This record gives sequence, structure tokens and C-alpha cells, in this order.
Amino acid sequence: MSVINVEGLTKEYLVHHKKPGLSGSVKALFHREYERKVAVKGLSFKINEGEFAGFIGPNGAGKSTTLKMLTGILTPSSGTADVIGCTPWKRSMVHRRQISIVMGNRSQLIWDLPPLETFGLNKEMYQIPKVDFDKDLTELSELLGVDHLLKVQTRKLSLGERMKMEIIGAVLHRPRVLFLDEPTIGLDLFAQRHTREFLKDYNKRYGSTILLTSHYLEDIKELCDRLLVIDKGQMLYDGQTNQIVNKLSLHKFITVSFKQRVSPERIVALGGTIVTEQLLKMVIRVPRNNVTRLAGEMLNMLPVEDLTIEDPSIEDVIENVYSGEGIKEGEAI
Ligand SMILES: Nc1ncnc2c1ncn2[C@@H]1O[C@H](COP(=O)(O)OP(=O)(O)OP(=O)(O)O)[C@@H](O)[C@H]1O
Repeated sequence: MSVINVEGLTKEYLVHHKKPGLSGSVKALFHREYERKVAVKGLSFKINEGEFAGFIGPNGAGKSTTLKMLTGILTPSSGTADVIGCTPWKRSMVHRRQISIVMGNRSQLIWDLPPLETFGLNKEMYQIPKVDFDKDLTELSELLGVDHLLKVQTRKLSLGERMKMEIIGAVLHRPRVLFLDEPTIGLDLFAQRHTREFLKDYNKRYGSTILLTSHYLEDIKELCDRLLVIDKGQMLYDGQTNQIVNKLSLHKFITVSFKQRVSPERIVALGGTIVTEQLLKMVIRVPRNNVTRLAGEMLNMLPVEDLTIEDPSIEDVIENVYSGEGIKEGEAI
């Protein structure tokens, strides 16, 4: 059953253009010039209950804007969204009780209070029974290794410690849907791994639905079976994470060792591009649909000692997609 249904979601921002200098500031008082900026353009997708989906794209792709619409922080210009049966921007209490968002670049904890006190306020707001609150808080803070810091003023915590507290604050009321916007940004490798393990366990244990944006592909590869890739506000890929290489990569790599030197021109003449050449070993980039022919011709015509064919890594494919290389106009899914 899908718990997030998005149909034709679009968000336009009106951006004010001010001319430089004092005269520009004075003119802007009387006549403001605006430009329309389309941040999200007709996005449609569904996320099923319990899914852990990655939502990625290059800087400025529209990820945060989408999450802000799905959590009711922003109202879209057009389109519809349904999250657990509610329209997010109507901000009903039913919706707010069942969702949560963690934003890596924005604190939801009260800066001058210890996390314990912010959590206490959340307890009242979400009407969490005391027994559940005490049990969950002890368990979550121990799991994330921050139980000894609950009474320390938030402003005195390190970035990693604070992020862990933000996550605890977001899940204490056991939301059915959790939106995570860069939850591991700026964390050291150990804290990233710890946070990932926690989120994986949380998703399994409570069957909550999680939509995660992250620029760290390690987060996505380890946590998300499903992947949505957007750019310029539009969906480029929506499918299984481990299928993205098959679906979007236009090339494969052939690594070949020769018995004696082969001139690069012969490889180029066969339709390959040499990526690296070391003594008698070459790595060759080959268009996907030419791999079998090219490997066969090399084996027949050249002094080949050993030959392997490999797919590019997910990192390579995503880098190509971000640079517009791995996908052609009209091929976006
Ligand atoms: N309040 C705003 N007013 C005007 N334009 C905005 C506003 N917020 C975002 N934008 C623009 O909308 C586009 C999408 O921004 P958004 O923050 O959703 O991207 P993102 O995918 O989250 O990027 P990043 O990975 O850099 O965080 C960008 O071009 C951005 O400049």
C-alpha cells in the first residue's frame, strides 16, 4: 500500500532581482522585478509503506523543495500530494503526528536548552505516554551512544552529537513516515556508519517509511533498495537501486592484457575508447551495445592473454547522470 502519492507536483519560486548599488536599492523600493524559478516540475511518484527510498540529485535539483512540500512546510504551485491520507500543506494534526523531518542543515532542537527538555516539549505536543517516552528515549539514546549527553545544552554539542539528538527528537513519537534531508552531512565516517546502522534498524523494527536525501552515495547504497533521481525538478530515474547501472549506463569497461604490445589506434578503430594503458594492459570504454562484438573481434584479431568485462560502478553512473551524459533527452523515466 502506498503511503506517499505524488502527482504532477510543481513549485515555482518568485525570485526578486535587484540592480546593483544604492540606486538599484532605491529603484527596488518602487519597482520590483521578479523572475519565475521552477524548482520542481511535474514530479510524480509513489512510495509504499515500509520502503526505504533514496531521493538524490545534483545541487539545486529540487530535493529539499520536494521534501518541504511533502512535510507541509511549503505549498506547491500545482499538483497533488497525499501522505498517509492527508494533504501535507493543509497541516492537519493527523499528518503532523505521523510524519517527521530531519534537516541536516537546520536544527529543530532548542539551542539554549538540553535535548532532554526539547524532547519533553515534544512529548506534551504529541501526547506520548510517559512509559513509552521513557522507554524509547533510554533505548534510542543508548543505541546512538548519546545517553550521557541528554542534559547538556544543545549549543554545546558537537555536530555529530547534535545530529543524533535531532534523529531521536524526530522519531520519539514513532512517525509512520520519516523524511531525512542530508542527515549525515558533516559527520565523520564513524558517526555516519553509526547513524546508518541506526536508521536501517529503525526502518526494519518499526516498518516506517523513509525518504532519504543524501550526497553520500554510501548512505544510499547501504540503506535504500529503491532510488529516485531528479534533476532540474524532474524525475530521471525511479527504480531499484541495483538496477540503475543496467538502466542508465551507456557503457561497459573491458580490461584486457595482451601478450605483446598493441597500438591504441587498433582499439580505437574497433570502436573502443582507451581509459588507461599500462605496459601490456588496457582499460577500454565501450558503448554497451558494442561490447560483445568488440570483445569477440579483439579475441579473434589481437594477441589477447586475458579479458574481463565489467559494468561501471553506481558512483560512475550517477556522476554521468548528474553531468547529463548517461541519459538522453526524452529517456528520463
Ligand atoms: N526560497 C527560494 N527562493 C527562490 N529560489 C529557491 C528557494 N529555495 C530554493 N530555490 C531554488 O530552487 C532550486 C531547487 O532548490 P532545492 O533547495 O530544492 O535543491 P536541492 O536539490 O535540495 O539542492 P542541494 O542538494 O544543493 O541542497 C534551486 O535552483 C534553488 O536555487
